[in-house]
Amino acid sequence: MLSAGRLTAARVERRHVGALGVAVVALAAAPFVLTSYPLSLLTLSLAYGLFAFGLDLAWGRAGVISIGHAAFFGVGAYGIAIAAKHDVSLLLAVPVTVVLAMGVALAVGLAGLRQGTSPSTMAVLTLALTLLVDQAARSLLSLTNGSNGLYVGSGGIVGTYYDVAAVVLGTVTVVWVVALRGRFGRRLLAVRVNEVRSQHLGVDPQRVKITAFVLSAAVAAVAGMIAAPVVGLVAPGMAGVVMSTQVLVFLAVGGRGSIAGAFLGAALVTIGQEYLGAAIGSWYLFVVGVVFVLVVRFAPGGLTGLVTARLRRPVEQAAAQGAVIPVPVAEPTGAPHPPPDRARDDGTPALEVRGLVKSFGAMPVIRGIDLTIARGEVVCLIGPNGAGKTTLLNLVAGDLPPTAGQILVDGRDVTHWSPHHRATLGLGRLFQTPSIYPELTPAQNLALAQAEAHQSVRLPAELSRFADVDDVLTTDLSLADQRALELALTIAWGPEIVLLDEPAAGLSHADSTRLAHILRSISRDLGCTLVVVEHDMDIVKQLGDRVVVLAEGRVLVSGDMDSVSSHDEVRAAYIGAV
Ligand SMILES: Nc1ncnc2c1ncn2[C@@H]1O[C@H](COP(=O)(O)OP(=O)(O)OP(=O)(O)O)[C@@H](O)[C@H]1O
Repeated sequence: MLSAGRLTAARVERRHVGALGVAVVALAAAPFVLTSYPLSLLTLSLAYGLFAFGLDLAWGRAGVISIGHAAFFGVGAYGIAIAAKHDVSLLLAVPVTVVLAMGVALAVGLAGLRQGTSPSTMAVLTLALTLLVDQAARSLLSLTNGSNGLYVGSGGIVGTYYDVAAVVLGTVTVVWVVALRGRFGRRLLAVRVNEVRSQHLGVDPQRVKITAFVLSAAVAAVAGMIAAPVVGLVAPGMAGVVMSTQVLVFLAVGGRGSIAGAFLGAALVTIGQEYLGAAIGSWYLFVVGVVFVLVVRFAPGGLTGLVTARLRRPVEQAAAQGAVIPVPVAEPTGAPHPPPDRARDDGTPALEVRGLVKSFGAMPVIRGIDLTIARGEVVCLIGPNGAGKTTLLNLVAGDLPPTAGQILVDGRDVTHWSPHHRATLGLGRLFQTPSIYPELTPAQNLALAQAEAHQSVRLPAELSRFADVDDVLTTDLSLADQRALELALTIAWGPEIVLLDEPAAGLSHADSTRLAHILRSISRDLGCTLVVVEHDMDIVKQLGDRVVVLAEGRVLVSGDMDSVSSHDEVRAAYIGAV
């Protein structure tokens, strides 16, 4: 029997297909019911809708801000106009123009979406780009005819309408089916909902965002190409900052992250401009500006967001994402993770840090740590508050760059590797505050991790239970269940080494004991190496093969619980302090 969540997903899927069918029928019928003027407005709305859909791939789906997207739209429009002027075949002009737009987007994306760059970098770069393309269109007179622009003939409104509708439907369908419903769409969703969790599951957020930006530029260029004959005159304004702002308004009003939203926003603003603009003149832009501010402030999901919030429960909205998330399975199939194989152990430590130093400004926090952790070992890191335990985990996981020293995972020097690159060696991580995918169900969380799996794992029953929980969102779970889910998706991903930061924090005694039991079974049955930062001494006693005490950024002592707790310096530095 299908679970409630999967039934909801199937229903949402049916609705999507139904909506697509209605759109196709409505588009095909339009020339028979509309006179030529509304039909030309609809044609223009479709072209602008595709432009907004292109922007949505970057802004709505990947969270990449582009405030100069008309640069790509303009490149597309000029590509067609210049080709028409010089009688260049469309078969040549179209791919060359799209590749040019994608090349420019790649250069901008590589510069603006590098790890560590702030989101505003992309805003500044794309703004500069739209100004640059606008200026180039004004200055390159022999190519673009400057401010006067280039005329592009259209073959009559009905013919143009059908051409436009066909290209729009074709482009949207190809992008939807090939990109958004596949692995790329799943990664887009994962990175948008929780970038940090995704990179610790081995997903490269920069690559995903840059790909989305390049794809969005290609779609914007295609939109520019089909807009050129509809508008008739290709002028610098088509690539300029006003056009770039307008498409942001289309999308914000219609609703990001939704195909319908992009087209609805474009249609409302375009048609509104024709009818309302005639009545109130330039005040129309003022009205649009006010609507934009109101939407951003009061309805960040735009009109489609308002409607779906009314029509769908949150879990149904999560199910709507189901198209790009593989169907979760209650009992993951495939070979179980191999148990600890000491014979395989060639003596290479699972983890090694050498002379590790980390300072924040002038303040040293990690002051030269040397630590070796064997394969399959369970090491508990303890120490007083501020000793540097979390910082050490952050350094090992790649979430912080060290000031000096070396980090080796399975014998490989990963000191300068990004978190997602380290994850490819099987390095998994849990956080003090559970890092899961909040807008999705537990089953979808688990499925996302399984889809990116480092290796196939048979989960313990206490963790595999989440594969069936698809009728609530993770935000509705108790803290204990959120922690268990974070552990479940990390283990389902198939790590070799797991870094856990205070996994028992905030849990009741019973939940902590259950957690310790699960962690022990993960170590015993799956052979994972565990590095656990923990304050709860009961957990430490139950769990640790070895206890490492940190104080003031140094290893004070390392050994079994008894020897460590009888150590004078430890008593002074830690046990006396709690
Ligand atoms: N990003 C940062 N910038 C500046 N200082 C930081 C940063 N992160 C940590 N610190 C400082 O580094 C020191 C060690 O912090 P850390 O969180 O590693 O300690 P901890 O041993 O995990 O403590 P706790 O048990 O309270 O979690 C603290 O003094 C903290 O204020």
